[in-house]
Amino acid sequence: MSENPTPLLRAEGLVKTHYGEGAPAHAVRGVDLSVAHGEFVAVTGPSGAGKSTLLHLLGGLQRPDEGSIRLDGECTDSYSEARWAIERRRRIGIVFQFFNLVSNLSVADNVELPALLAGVPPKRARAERSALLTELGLDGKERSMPGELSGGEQQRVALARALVNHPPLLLADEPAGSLDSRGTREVMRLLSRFHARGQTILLVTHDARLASAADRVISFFDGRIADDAELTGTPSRRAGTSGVLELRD
Ligand SMILES: Nc1ncnc2c1ncn2[C@@H]1O[C@H](COP(=O)(O)OP(=O)(O)OP(=O)(O)O)[C@@H](O)[C@H]1O
Repeated sequence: MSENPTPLLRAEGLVKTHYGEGAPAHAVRGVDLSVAHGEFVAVTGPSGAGKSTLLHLLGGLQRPDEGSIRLDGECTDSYSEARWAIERRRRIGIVFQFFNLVSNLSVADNVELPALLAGVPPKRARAERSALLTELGLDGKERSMPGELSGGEQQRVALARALVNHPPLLLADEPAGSLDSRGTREVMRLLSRFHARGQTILLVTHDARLASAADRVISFFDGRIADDAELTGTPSRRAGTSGVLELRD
């Protein structure tokens, strides 16, 4: 873990209620949370607990009704939508359960897009894309369209896209939620590998076995943090001898 004493992410008093057709859903009911540079934090809990809403708040995809969020010490309360979009390009990579790739862009273009939007010169964007796709085992897929890839491959493209600008923070919302066990193992192994190199990760998952890849697990229940525990031992030991095994390389 980094020695930088300022948390990379600090949320205080977050509250979010969704107003839909039926009764209001009190998704996040008062959350205080700090994530240090270099931490791998899993937020786990049952369906409907409010995990995705929390992740959306932390990434500026939704606005809290109450509370505030600091990114590396900087208060985001007055950020406009446009400013959040810029910050997400530079400082927060996000991967989702259903990849959210641009279906009519090639793999290469999907990965380069956030770099180009962030003003990275095309030559450097190409080099970053190429290095990441190699790292993620996707050499030879540059010209493929997302629909031509397996779910696991699409999620690796989404991971490359999320990391192309070297954001300090990676948010992952059920990144293995639509993958088979092989794809799940791949994605979790990659998250662990990037974390080992210093990537700060906040992973939302309902799967306690996947959460065991993290070094800290927050149990979320009914919009609140019910437990917040540092894990000890190696992730593969914690995962036991069945299920998602040997998450680390
Ligand atoms: N856009 C929305 N409009 C209305 N209600 C919503 C909206 N998004 C979430 N909710 C409700 O807020 C609550 C928390 O949902 P959320 O998706 O954050 O939980 P979750 O823990 O991520 O669940 P899951 O594991 O099933 O994805 C649920 O009751 C959900 O139905």
